[in-house]
Amino acid sequence: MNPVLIRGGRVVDPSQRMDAVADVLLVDGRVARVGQGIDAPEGAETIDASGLVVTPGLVDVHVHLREPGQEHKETIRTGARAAAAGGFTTVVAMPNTDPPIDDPAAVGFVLAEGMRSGGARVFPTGCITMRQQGEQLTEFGELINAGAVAVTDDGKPVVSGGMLRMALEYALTFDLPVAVHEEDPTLARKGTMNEGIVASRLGLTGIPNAAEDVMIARDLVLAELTGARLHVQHVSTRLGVQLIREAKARGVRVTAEATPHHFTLTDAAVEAYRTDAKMNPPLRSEADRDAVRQGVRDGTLDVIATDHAPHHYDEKEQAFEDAPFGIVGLETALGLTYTELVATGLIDLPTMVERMSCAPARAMKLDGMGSLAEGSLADVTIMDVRAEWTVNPASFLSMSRNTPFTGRALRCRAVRTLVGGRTVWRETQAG
Ligand SMILES: NC(=O)N[C@@H](CC(=O)O)C(=O)O
Ligand SMILES: [Zn+2]
Ligand SMILES: [Zn+2]
Repeated sequence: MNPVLIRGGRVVDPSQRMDAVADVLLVDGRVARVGQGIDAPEGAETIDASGLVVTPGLVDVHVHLREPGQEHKETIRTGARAAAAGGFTTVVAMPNTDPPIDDPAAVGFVLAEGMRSGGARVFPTGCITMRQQGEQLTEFGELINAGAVAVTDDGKPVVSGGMLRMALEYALTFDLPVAVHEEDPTLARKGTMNEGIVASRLGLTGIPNAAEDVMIARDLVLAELTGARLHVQHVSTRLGVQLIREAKARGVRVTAEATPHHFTLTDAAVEAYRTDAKMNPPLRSEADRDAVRQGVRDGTLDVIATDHAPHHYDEKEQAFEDAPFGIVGLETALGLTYTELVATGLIDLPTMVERMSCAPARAMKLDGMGSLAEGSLADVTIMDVRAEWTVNPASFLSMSRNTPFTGRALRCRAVRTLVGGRTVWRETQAG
């Protein structure tokens, strides 16, 4: 593979506290040098990045790739390519497939398919409990040896506190992150949207904030008790953010996600029974949305993750109560984050890169990712922060189109994505 020289871009790399116009030289799949006026080595491909922003490749630690079992929604290949189109060089795949990823062979399958995808790198996770049934722990050591970077029962909570305590203690022996979907099913009942005035008007059963809050509180206590690494997924509530903030202040080892939809929308988006605004946890109140934004700003929510949850058109066409939870996110996350948080002045560009690349790589202990320091993997996102575009699901590389952001005007998009020094996505003139 020829060396690649990315010339004259604004290099934003919070891992080195760097924000300056510079060149980036990639050799043999690694970052060889970052600096001013680097000469192109023999045979190098040169990319003109003047006027563009060059960052360590974006990392999404929460995506659903649906393979095996639901390949009509997404495959590992299409998901990894959609990720690359969204500027992501690495994604972490959730194990709630059919069957769930709960043994080393299944983990190995996801890893191998990811390597063949020609898109973003794909790192598997394994279930916390066999078949995600909450009764028997999986073999964490074997899952790790097969390539799992974390364990999670995402899609479902770990209902038993005793079971999660055991999982955390077991995970601690490997320093393995345990990612949790926070929902008390006895409080969420059969709810389909946020509990509140919109749900009352629509006649839909609500999911109260408390369903999430009590589980976040419980799991922070258990993380403190065990000393294990807890990763709280898709935080949507005001109190949830506050509990995590306080736990971090006490020194609990916790990382936490904010999704673009939870910091952008409220449950008002569900009006008219729009199933493309149905997800779990649900869109909540303005106070909750604002708290999620503040959490991203102050780093309580250190990771922005999409929870990319593709579903087929026919399934989302059902009555609101029957439609599945979840929306796609890989191809809108960068634009939404820039438009909602950076363009509004809430956070600056380096903080965006920190939350979308450096921090997620650290949370999942992804070596060589989330940084352009010399010797890091040559995973690079080149973005045009001035680009103005409109969300058009028909142009998604994802197999699914279930997004509440259709027609939304956004700023900033990835124009080129490199993984290991190889261009895996490039915006064409026509696109
Ligand atoms: N977020 C969702 O609404 N849906 C996810 C499951 C999950 O992340 O809990 C899915 O797998 O479809
Ligand atoms: Zn979840
Ligand atoms: Zn999820």
